[in-house]
Amino acid sequence: MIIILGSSGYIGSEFTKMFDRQGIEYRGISRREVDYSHRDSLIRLIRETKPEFLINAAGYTGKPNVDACELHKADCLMGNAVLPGVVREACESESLTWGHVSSGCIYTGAREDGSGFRETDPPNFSFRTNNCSFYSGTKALGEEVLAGAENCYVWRLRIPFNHEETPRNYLTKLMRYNTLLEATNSVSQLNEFVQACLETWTQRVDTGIYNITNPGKITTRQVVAMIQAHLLPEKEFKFFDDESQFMQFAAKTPRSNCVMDSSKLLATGIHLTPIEEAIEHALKSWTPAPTTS
Ligand SMILES: NC(=O)C1=CN([C@@H]2O[C@H](COP(=O)(O)OP(=O)(O)OC[C@H]3O[C@@H](n4cnc5c(N)ncnc54)[C@H](OP(=O)(O)O)[C@@H]3O)[C@@H](O)[C@H]2O)C=CC1
Ligand SMILES: Cc1cn([C@H]2C[C@H](O)[C@@H](COP(=O)(O)OP(=O)(O)O[C@H]3O[C@@H](C)C(=O)[C@@H](O)[C@H]3O)O2)c(=O)[nH]c1=O
Repeated sequence: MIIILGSSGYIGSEFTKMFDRQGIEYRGISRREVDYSHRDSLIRLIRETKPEFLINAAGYTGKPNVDACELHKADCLMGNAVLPGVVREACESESLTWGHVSSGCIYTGAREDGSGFRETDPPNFSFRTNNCSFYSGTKALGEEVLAGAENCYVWRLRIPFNHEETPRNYLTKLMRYNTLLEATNSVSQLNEFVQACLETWTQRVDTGIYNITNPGKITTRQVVAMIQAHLLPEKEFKFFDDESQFMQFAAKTPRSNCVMDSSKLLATGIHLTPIEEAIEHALKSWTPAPTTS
């Protein structure tokens, strides 16, 4: 039995859909039911439920995007930096193995040779490097809080997408934003991400940090060309001249655009589809949002 915190959210609900499909027993927990941000409540829940594994898919992301974190700093700090420490204390006290959904947003750019950041690279988009969004700063703090944690997987997700037209899906965002920022990124196919997270535990791979991004990197223009080829041949996409124009007209805080290296995960034998293939597959099986009349 698996406990999942934050099961009401975008990422948490993708975990529960996978558990439903695969007949895996779980208990999805919302703060409305059990205030898991308090250590003693969480310990009580663990003792009552006796799970074999716990997933922390809770956190504060800001809606519609990370700009909102600049206005809700207390919630953001609580959800992303304090909560992981509370979950760590509870799981360590009960000797429970668990996984935490972190983010690749703690990096910007790529390594000097152009390759992706590895799990051993220190974050370079954080409060310590003093160049980050409030969201990214809190996610990097969350990882600091988990340094040396026992029996803990830290799964780094990055700009999720899949075939479903939902507002949080990266592909939907690119189709809906008026003007786009050209950038190079590694991204995570969401269904593959949750499957890979589960497998780190079911296959008993070593605990620790894993970059769970589809192998490779892609530019916004490459994704747009694929959207035009598969879905919107008539649509003309507009681009900002540069990042300063993006900051002037569309954003309140800088974005992390970065390249990640997922070879540590791939070396365990857990599969992730190469990035272009994963995006192409999502576009070929694109499922539009239901229309409201
Ligand atoms: N979406 C994305 O693009 C990415 C997300 N992530 C990480 O994945 C995790 C989940 O994100 P996502 O599912 O998108 O977020 P959502 O906002 O969709 O869901 C998060 C859930 O966390 C719970 N929660 C617990 N504490 C807080 C708090 N202080 N503020 C707000 N919500 C809280 C809420 O559930 P309830 O109140 O029901 O308990 C909420 O539904 C986060 O840690 C995020 O940083 C990482 C990379 C990319
Ligand atoms: C606002 C905006 C963004 N973009 C680009 C910037 C970026 O490359 C991409 C997504 O930007 P958004 O602002 O929508 O998303 P953002 O909130 O930055 O997304 C991030 O959310 C958090 C939770 C994470 O952890 C990240 O991995 C990532 O998914 O779209 C545009 O091209 N035009 C726009 O008008």
